[in-house]
Amino acid sequence: MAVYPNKVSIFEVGARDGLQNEKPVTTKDKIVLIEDLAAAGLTRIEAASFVSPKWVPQMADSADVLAGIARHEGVTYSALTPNLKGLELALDANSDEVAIFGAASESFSQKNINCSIAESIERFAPVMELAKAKNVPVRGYVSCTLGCPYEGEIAVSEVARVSELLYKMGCYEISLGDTIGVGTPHKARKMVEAVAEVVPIDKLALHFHDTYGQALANILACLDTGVSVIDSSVAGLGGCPYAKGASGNLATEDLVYMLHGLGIETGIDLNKLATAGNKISQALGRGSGSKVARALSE
Ligand SMILES: CC(C)(COP(=O)([O-])OP(=O)([O-])OC[C@H]1O[C@@H](n2cnc3c(N)ncnc32)[C@H](O)[C@@H]1OP(=O)([O-])[O-])[C@@H](O)C(=O)NCCC(=O)NCCSC(=O)C[C@@](C)(O)CC(=O)[O-]
Repeated sequence: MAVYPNKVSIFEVGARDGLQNEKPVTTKDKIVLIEDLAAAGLTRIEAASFVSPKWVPQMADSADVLAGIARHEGVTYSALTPNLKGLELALDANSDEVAIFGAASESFSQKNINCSIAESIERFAPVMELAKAKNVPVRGYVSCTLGCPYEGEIAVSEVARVSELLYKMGCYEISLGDTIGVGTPHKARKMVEAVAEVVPIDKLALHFHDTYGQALANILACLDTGVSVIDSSVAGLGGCPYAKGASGNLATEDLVYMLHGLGIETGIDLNKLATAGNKISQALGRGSGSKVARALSE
């Protein structure tokens, strides 16, 4: 019988990973969403992204979003920072923590951040240095851990190599992204086990998109490896602008429903969460991408 953790920490990415790939919503809509998420019990909220506004216009108001939210005690508000410029903007905006993002695929790295994997590591070095000097924790993302939109299969050894590099640079946690949601349970588990040989399992997070409807199954397949941090996106918002066809992350509501059903604590109020997801979906002019939220609304 599988042994699952008693508690899972959910890292909510809807306001960033989600909204970066939806039609634009107002800054006010984003602020309301982030405050609703905190009120629902989320304590780790990715709220902003300091990337080029030419590349991702949906995130251009990130500083205003961070300035506009009423910060809840005990909640960490984080931001993506691909380079030193991004980190400086994130520090000015009082991000509690930041994230660098690399890839296990050369082609995806080029398309997403306009440089090779090796160049990205060079670019991240001064980010790590300044963040350390300012005492700001840095999370590391690795994209394409279960497949790449340009290269197809990605070797797990490459996923492990890039994860280890980011971890050794000082990232406190490595989030393993199935960017285009192509993974299946055994493959996902093998990938996590391979990375866990070089990065401690309690420093890993799962970040699975739900394009092929496999995200919950993949998470369940990995949950007894010792991993206990999972990224998800309220209402299943989003996708990835540099991965055609990628749908959003797994919906947080669906994840919470499964975890609670397994007797795993999350600290999240599912009804409040679903309400938050329904509200932002309305602002987007569509229904929630969460099956659980839809079922609860009936
Ligand atoms: C990384 C760069 C900036 C390189 O882009 P570049 O063109 O190579 O950079 P550059 O240094 O030559 O600068 C070009 C212009 O961008 C500006 N610039 C430069 N840096 C910044 C910054 N930080 N903030 C604001 N502006 C910036 C810079 O000032 C300049 O402005 P210009 O002189 O042309 O007016 C670009 O490729 C970029 O912004 N990419 C963003 C890609 C992105 O956001 N992708 C989505 C997030 S990753 C993701 O979703 C996956 C993840 C994390 O969720 C995990 C998963 O699911 O796999």
